[in-house]
Amino acid sequence: MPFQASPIKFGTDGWRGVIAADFTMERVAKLAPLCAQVLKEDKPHGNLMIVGFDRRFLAEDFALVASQALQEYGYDVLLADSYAPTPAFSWAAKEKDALGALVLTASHNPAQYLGLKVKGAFGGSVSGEVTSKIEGLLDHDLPRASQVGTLTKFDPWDSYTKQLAKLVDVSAIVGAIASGKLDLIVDVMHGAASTGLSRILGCSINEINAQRDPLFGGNAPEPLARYIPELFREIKERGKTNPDALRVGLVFDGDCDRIAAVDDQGNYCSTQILIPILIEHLSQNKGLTGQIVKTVSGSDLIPKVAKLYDIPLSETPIGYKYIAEKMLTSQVLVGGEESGGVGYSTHIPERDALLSALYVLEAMVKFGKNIGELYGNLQEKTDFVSHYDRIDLTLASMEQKNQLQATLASKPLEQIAGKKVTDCLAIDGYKYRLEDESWLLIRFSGTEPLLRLYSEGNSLKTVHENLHWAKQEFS
Ligand SMILES: O=P(O)(O)OC[C@H]1O[C@H](O)[C@H](O)[C@@H](O)[C@@H]1O
Repeated sequence: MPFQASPIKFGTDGWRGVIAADFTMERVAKLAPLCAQVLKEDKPHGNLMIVGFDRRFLAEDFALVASQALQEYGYDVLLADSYAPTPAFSWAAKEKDALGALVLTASHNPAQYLGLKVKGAFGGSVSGEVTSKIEGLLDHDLPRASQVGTLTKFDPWDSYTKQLAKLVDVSAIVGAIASGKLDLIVDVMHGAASTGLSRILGCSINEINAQRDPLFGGNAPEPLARYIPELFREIKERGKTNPDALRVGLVFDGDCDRIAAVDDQGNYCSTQILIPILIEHLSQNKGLTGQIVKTVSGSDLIPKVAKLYDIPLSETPIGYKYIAEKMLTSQVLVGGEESGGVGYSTHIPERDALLSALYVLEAMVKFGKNIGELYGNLQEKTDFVSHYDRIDLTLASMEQKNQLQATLASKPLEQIAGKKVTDCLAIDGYKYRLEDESWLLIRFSGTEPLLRLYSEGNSLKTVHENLHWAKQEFS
């Protein structure tokens, strides 16, 4: 069969496609003005669009094509003069009072992908309603403007880094680094986080994988344990030379909206571990208020810590846009996802990995403790032991996906790994609670052809039994 590009479809965040096959200059030129047209419905008098990009192959060239297409249709464009984190462009959309921002990035996807994220004037991901409207316009030809818009370059880091610096105690963090009390190493995964922390803190920061590499060293720029061997190695080595310092390794995804960490003992800490610590720090040390918003895959420790500090909590499907919706109508202390995205009402309704990094560092300095110890203390205070893991299964075909979907919908599971199912929540995938108080979530990815299996329990053995069972059952 001759080659056919996949149709343009917006997923969990933006449209993603394989470069040259699906993601082409022609399609980006077509799509950019359609996005602006739909964004303009909410801001009829506006005319300004922000265009940004990450460090992927040809990302800046695609950004120029998008900008020129916007100009043709009469929009004025502020085009970034360098790569920057996606949240910097969300911030720019809000701060510069634009219609919104288009960001050329495929986030954490492998190297062959590029994508287009659409951010609204409020400074966050647009809703599914907006992306459906954009998709609905794909067959329409828009009338060209009588007057071409302007194109101006701007520095996407400047106002963004100044804003983040206002939200934390920069001098306490810098003082701890300068005196050797805090040992920090950052893995930027060849992505858009590079130089971010040093710009905000105004001091030099040890970065690994800092050079641009559009192949991401052969891996996906996703902050998962299996992709960060150098960070584990570095943390171990540094522990030998300065054992008494507080120590942490931070890692960011390709467009710097996701974070994870490695603690002083070399343990991988996903946001399942960081979110409870952030809740404690922001509410107890900084006296900030607001509800907690978690997605269905979030750790049970999150509601336990919320209860400990008498903070209200709500739960959403996976996808930061659902958390952002809550942030638009209520004060949110921490809104976070298992996959690394965490945001705060102190800033914009968007996950922001650099702000999360700053809050983690501030928590360590203010408590004077390492992440592992802070996490252990929270488990003690809530009398709850949590172990967590996730595996992703590659789906062979659309057919396999449809079959699995039909099986899961028609035959609710009664037993998992020999244990009775006590409850099933189906707000996004199927989350089964089991008689031993562990849970297993079975869910199809909205961004990649993957079946994700998530599990939490009171021992790693239980978690792996659940995951192993599901893997056997659904491979
Ligand atoms: O649907 P998945 O592949 O699991 O991806 C889930 C993630 O997709 C995008 O990156 C969204 O912006 C995130 O908010 C979400 O967590």
